[in-house]
Amino acid sequence: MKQVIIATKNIGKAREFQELLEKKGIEVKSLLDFPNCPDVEETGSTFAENAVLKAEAMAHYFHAIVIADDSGLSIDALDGRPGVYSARYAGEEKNDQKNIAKVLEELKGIPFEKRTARFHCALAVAAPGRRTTVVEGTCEGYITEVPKGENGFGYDPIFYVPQKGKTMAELSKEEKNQISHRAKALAKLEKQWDEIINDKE
Ligand SMILES: O=c1nc[nH]c2c1ncn2[C@H]1C[C@H](O)[C@@H](COP(=O)(O)OP(=O)(O)OP(=O)(O)O)O1
Ligand SMILES: [Mg+2]
Repeated sequence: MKQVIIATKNIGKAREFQELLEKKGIEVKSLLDFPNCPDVEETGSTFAENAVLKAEAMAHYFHAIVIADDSGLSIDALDGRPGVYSARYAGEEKNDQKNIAKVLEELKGIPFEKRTARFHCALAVAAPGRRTTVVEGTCEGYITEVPKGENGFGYDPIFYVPQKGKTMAELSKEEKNQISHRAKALAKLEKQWDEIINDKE
């Protein structure tokens, strides 16, 4: 089976890539399969910059072609926060519940129609001797007043998807993968699949 390394330590993301790519007959490895691999500091000011940092560091480490995902939630009423700080919004421990609580607290009193937000996903593809490429996908929605749903990860329980009439965490993984920022970005990599999977120019 063809294999691809996704440079993430986030189990929720890794599972989504597994689901999205196994349909294509591709086996997904993540950094959770390589417990000794180094951490990469996300010092960029955009999702794209951070995705490139992670992809290039891990391509160098593995001497292989690697895809990295940098993603997050951007809320209009909060001037785009938590943005690139989404994972560590309520502290370095990266706790989803605390991040959600912080967002809900900051949005207290703001009516539904002003709670517009979007998920962003930047995917970078890197390999030694290869020019790094980046693609992006977004998904539009609203921040709810209370968390709802058990599926997904991260901010999914407070992200309402108008076209589905549910929060992202109430969607099945198949439904999320039809509309998500990650699925949209991944679709844009389709043209590069041959190269990515066969690791050739
Ligand atoms: O589909 C999603 N549904 C809900 N929340 C999401 C989603 N996609 C990203 N998010 C949130 C989770 C985390 O708070 C941040 C990603 O931060 P980000 O740095 O890209 O990932 P991470 O640190 O968890 O793992 P890693 O850097 O190893 O890939 O955005
Ligand atoms: Mg991260």
